[in-house]
Amino acid sequence: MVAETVIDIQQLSKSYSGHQAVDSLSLQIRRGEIFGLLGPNGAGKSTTILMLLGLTEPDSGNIDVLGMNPTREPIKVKRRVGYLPDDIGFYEDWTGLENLKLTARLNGISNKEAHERAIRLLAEVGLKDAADKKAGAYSRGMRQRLGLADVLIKQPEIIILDEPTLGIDPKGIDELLALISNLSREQGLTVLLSSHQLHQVQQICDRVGLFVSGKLLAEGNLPTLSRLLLTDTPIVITAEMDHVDDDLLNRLAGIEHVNNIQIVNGDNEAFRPSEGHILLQIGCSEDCSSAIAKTFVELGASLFSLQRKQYGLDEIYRRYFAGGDEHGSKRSKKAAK
Ligand SMILES: Nc1ncnc2c1ncn2[C@@H]1O[C@H](COP(=O)(O)OP(=O)(O)OP(=O)(O)O)[C@@H](O)[C@H]1O
Repeated sequence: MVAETVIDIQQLSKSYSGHQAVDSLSLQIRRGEIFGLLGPNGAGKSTTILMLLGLTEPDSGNIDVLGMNPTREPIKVKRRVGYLPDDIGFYEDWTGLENLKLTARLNGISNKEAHERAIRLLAEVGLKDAADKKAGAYSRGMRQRLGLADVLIKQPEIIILDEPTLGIDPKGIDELLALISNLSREQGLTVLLSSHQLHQVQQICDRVGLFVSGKLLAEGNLPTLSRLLLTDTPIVITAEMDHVDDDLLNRLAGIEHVNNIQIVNGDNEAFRPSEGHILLQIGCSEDCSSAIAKTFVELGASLFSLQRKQYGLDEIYRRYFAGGDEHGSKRSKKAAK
């Protein structure tokens, strides 16, 4: 069963002094999803978030958040949607527990309930032992955990996190991402995570939207993005051998779905072959590794390894935005034929 749509954005646009910050954005997000808003600085992610929360008004288009219009009903939206900005403010002289209880009370939660929820959440985000420590003495990672607890205390259905891992060390990042992922899985929470950290988004998001210059370039899960953005070669098969000849290259190039073949030089860090070996990088539109393996066997090629590689999000992003990752000599299918 397909989960209900909790955020529905249609043809949303917003400009600042003639500069188009968000341009005809359409996007649907389903309940329980972890959706990544990914894009470089200035791509329009924060502006989109602000419009979702009713904190800034769109020039045109429609937004529906849990059946509400954020521009007309910002308070109602705020009640059911939690927002963690990239640097949340706390009362620095107050303890983590006191800060959480204050947020709870501001959200109309009784004292008793506020205390119980705060204690439970502090434990959930791994701050049980720091509950009575002043927020001003928390590390950046601890502040973000406290921020997460602060967002969750009103029991929202959707949480929006703007660059939640900024300034946290790698271990802290992994822990925070795991926490967000568990919360979503266990409580069916919908999570919108804005980031320009590709591998982080890749680590926990079910789907990703790639933003650039206010436009949503593509959205989907990793295989979908691979198909959309790397239409010619979303799959790369690497073969390590001690020599290649034209006969082999021609036969490989003739296989259906093989779109290009590169003989990789030793200076390619990512695919460096062993000393004395040659690496072939075979770009395919669909997985045709069995036909490739069969060709090697038929020609009696001395093969040391054969690996299938699906592009990761960072490679998709790099290849797409940087305009290619060509290394070594490239042999197009046409040329090889
Ligand atoms: N209040 C504002 N006034 C004028 N221009 C703005 C304002 N807010 C954003 N912009 C511009 O709109 C564009 C989109 O900015 P936005 O902050 O939404 O991007 P972003 O993807 O969130 O980037 P970042 O990760 O750096 O926050 C940028 O060119 C930015 O300079």
